[in-house]
Amino acid sequence: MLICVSPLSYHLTEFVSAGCEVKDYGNLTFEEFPDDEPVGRVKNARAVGSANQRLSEAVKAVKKDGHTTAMLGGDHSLGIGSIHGHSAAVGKLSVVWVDAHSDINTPLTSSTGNMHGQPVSFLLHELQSKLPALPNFSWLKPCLSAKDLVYIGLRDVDPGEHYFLKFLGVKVFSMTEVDRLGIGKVMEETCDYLCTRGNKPIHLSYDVDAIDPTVTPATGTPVVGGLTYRDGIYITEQIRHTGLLSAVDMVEVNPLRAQTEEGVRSTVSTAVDLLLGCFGRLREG
Ligand SMILES: N[C@](CCCC[B-](O)(O)O)(CCN1CCCCC1)C(=O)O
Ligand SMILES: [Mn+2]
Ligand SMILES: [Mn+2]
Ligand SMILES: [Mn+2]
Repeated sequence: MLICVSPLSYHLTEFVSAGCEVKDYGNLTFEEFPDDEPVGRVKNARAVGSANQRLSEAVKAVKKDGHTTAMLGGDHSLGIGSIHGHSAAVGKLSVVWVDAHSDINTPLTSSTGNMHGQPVSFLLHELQSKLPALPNFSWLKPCLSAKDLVYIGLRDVDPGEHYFLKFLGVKVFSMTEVDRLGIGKVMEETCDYLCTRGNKPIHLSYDVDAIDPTVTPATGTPVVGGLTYRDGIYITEQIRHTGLLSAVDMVEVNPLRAQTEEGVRSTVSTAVDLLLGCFGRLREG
């Protein structure tokens, strides 16, 4: 199911030829907020809150149809509505957040005010007391426990985020752990951990900037020292293999941020390949 307009949605045929039963629920239209003045330091709060409420309703409806949902973005702030709607349909879930960044700033710890660096804080039960009221966010209720969250690929974490990750005991495989253990062991430990947490439905929220920017340069906040293409694909194959994958976000693809056409091509094709790995394409054939 495709919700958010993205260059990726022009690659639907690749999913069909890979044997996926694809149902395109079309593009959501979002209300415009021309005077969306910052609230404190938070930028575009009204637009992000309103869009994510629409997204949450759409994801809940599609999950009720029994589909695995795929959100193609677009900004990682869509994780708010995507995960909220998923949880509204299936109840408790686990989240595997693959990203160079932990996106767990609150409006009070964010130094940029950009909401793509904050989605996780809005979803966690444990951080509710840290969130100020924002316009168009009154619909949002926390739906994720910190112990049901696993990060892979972190390498650019802000001080406030680092405090939350440590204080809440969130499971983190940063690029240091990827280098030390290798992606095979990281995924083994990730799946074992999710098993100890009761094998809940998995929401995979995949930020293409987790992959090294030599492979996915067309993205908003590239950070050197990322996952190889192969590591990135292996993650999707192993999550698929659990049989628990219930929703996937593929986000932060932004053709406007690449310097060359080849950079756009490489980023989009990598994102498509990651999604195909989520939906069963195997490199062995
Ligand atoms: N943590 C950042 C980046 C968020 C990236 C969002 B994602 O993962 O969806 O792409 C960066 C803050 N950073 C602080 C130091 C100066 C540079 C920016 C933020 O803006 O909060
Ligand atoms: Mn973004
Ligand atoms: Mn992100
Ligand atoms: Mn990121």
